[in-house]
Amino acid sequence: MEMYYGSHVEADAKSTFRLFKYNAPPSNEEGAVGLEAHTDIDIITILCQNEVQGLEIKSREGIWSQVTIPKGCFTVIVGEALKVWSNGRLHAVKHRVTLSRDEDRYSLGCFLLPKRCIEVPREMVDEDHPLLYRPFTFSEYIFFFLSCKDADKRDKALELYAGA
Ligand SMILES: O=C(O)CCC(=O)C(=O)O
Ligand SMILES: [Fe+2]
Repeated sequence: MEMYYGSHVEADAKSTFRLFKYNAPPSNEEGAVGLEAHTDIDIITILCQNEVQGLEIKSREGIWSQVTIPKGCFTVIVGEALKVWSNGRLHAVKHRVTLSRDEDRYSLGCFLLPKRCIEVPREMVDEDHPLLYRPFTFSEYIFFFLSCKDADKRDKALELYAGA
């Protein structure tokens, strides 16, 4: 993958930052959902947060577990674009934020997005890993993804849109 870094990331990706503030839930709403379950559609997301935990990830078996992020550490999340580049080897984990402390939660996210076309590199395709995705323009996929109002459809958006 290293040989693609210059052409795919340095020359053809852009990053955006977003600061989130999650208001502390009322005391009778322990476990309130702060951010609905989703997968990130970018290449990679890097998150840092204050000391209020809340990020949860879903296992392939469907079990949610809280991630405890040590103070001063970053969280790195694989997005769907990187899943495509790895031809499905890397998993874009489903995650969400729940709130259970009487303290506001802050997180800062850096999202790395492809600018143009994404295509599985030929080195990622072999007998054991048949091609999973056709080449597609990332901005057009975003439109499709956003048009999926139904949560089930949104979960399968990548496969529906770009599945080979
Ligand atoms: O606030 C967080 O820790 C998670 C944010 C997130 O998952 C996202 O913006 O995609
Ligand atoms: Fe996310």
